[in-house]
Amino acid sequence: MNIAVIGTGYVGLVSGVCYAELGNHVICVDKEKDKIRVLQEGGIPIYEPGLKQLADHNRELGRLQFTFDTLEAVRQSDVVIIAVGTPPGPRGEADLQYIEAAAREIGDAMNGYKVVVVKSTVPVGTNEKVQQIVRSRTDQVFDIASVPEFLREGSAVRDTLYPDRIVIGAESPQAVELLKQLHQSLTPEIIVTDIRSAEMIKYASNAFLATKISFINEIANICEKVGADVTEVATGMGLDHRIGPHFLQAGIGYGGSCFPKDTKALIQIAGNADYDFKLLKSVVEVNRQQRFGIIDKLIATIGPMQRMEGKKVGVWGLAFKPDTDDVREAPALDIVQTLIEHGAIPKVYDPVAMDNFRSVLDHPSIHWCRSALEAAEEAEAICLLTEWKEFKQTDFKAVEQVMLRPLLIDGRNIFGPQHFKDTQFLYYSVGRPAFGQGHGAMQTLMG
Ligand SMILES: NC(=O)C1=CN([C@@H]2O[C@H](COP(=O)(O)OP(=O)(O)OC[C@H]3O[C@@H](n4cnc5c(N)ncnc54)[C@H](O)[C@@H]3O)[C@@H](O)[C@H]2O)C=CC1
Ligand SMILES: O=C(O)[C@H]1O[C@H](OP(=O)(O)OP(=O)(O)OC[C@H]2O[C@@H](n3ccc(=O)[nH]c3=O)[C@H](O)[C@@H]2O)[C@H](O)[C@@H](O)[C@@H]1O
Repeated sequence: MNIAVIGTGYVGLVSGVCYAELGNHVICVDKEKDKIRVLQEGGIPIYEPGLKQLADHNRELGRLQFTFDTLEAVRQSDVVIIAVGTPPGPRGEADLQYIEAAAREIGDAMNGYKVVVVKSTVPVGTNEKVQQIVRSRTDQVFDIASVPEFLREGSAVRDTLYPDRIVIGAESPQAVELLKQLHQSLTPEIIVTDIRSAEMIKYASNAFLATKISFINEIANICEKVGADVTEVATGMGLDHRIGPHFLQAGIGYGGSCFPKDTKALIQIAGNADYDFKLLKSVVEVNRQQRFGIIDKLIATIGPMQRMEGKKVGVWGLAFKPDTDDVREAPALDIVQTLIEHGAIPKVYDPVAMDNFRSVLDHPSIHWCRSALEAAEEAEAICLLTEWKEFKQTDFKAVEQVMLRPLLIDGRNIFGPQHFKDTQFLYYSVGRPAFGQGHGAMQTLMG
């Protein structure tokens, strides 16, 4: 099949590469000329494990091309996939300007029957808008379909090639047939539904996953107060098949380009339909607060924030999750900002997200470190904010030697007592008992 992907961001690039891997001829389009130039020269503008190898393989086979010429890409295609951004507007609603612009460009380029697929996450009714825009600019016959994307950053290639399900929202049998054919080798779980339900499946899925995270984070907060261990609680809950083990990792809350944006957008969608989505509003509020638990623990151990002036705090991990360089809505942004506001000196280190972080939050107080050990040097505490694999292999005896005070506040619950054997470390995590010398300091926090 000939496929044009409009928007070569995260989703457009990963799905374009994967559609090529399935044997299709794919042309990825983007407005950002620098991005397209990097891709044309064989580079990959995002950090995503496995993506470069797969892209190189398909480039070599001539099945994958990159251009900023929408007209030509659309003309050569049977299926046109819209994968442009839908960022939050001022009230949290999805900003559809890029979707509408893409629809206009597709309408102007139509030269025969095509299926126009919306892969971006869009509010219910948007596909119909896209249909109207395209129809207003061409007499050619076309169909519209919603095929939402469920990939996760950091495991995007695997998620795309081995999805749990494919959702196809379409009315026309011809479009359904074409899209089933396109996805049939990926999974037998292909759900065909109406367009509005497909649009809602995407938001409901993200909102539910976000709810699971905020739920377990509240359980973790209670565990801290009553002396239980949230990882044990999550294991015990997760073995119930009706609950399942996934997305029950307590920590400093969710970040990223989608959960924060999509939960707020669904609250708006509900509000526009005169429905007050109380549960989801609480999920968002719990998540907003959760990251500051790290700061509360710093205060409980080091002392009030006014005593942070001039003190060095190591920050391990800046990305919103491991295996990505994405820092959009990363809890690290608020935590580092709060440290700066209180006069502390954040010594930050992330294996891949340093440049992206610096482009969003650059401040003379921040020390940019080249290793986890360097970030620990002369620090009063280390805050672990992203569970990168390299942090899991830390030699805490070596770290203890360089710190002013051996204190670790783990925002992702990745360590246990065995990691700190023969050290003086004080260790605090989220929803688990603290341990180490003198953790009585924590009693005030735990109530
Ligand atoms: N990032 C993720 O992990 C996931 C994102 N999504 C959804 O997919 C959509 C895209 O997300 P991302 O890929 O993260 O966005 P992004 O912001 O990384 O990329 C969007 C790209 O579209 C380009 N663009 C905008 N208008 C264009 C036009 N008219 N023609 C050509 N290119 C144009 C931009 O230059 C940009 O490169 C969003 O709706 C998002 O919610 C869905 C699942 C996963
Ligand atoms: O619509 C989207 O963009 C995507 O959003 C999420 O994917 P992503 O944001 O890439 O990453 P996740 O693995 O879901 O993690 C999101 C955040 O939740 C946090 N998280 C996740 C799981 C958990 O148990 N606890 C937890 O705090 C992570 O640290 C991270 O900050 C969804 O998992 C994807 O299915 C969806 O396609």
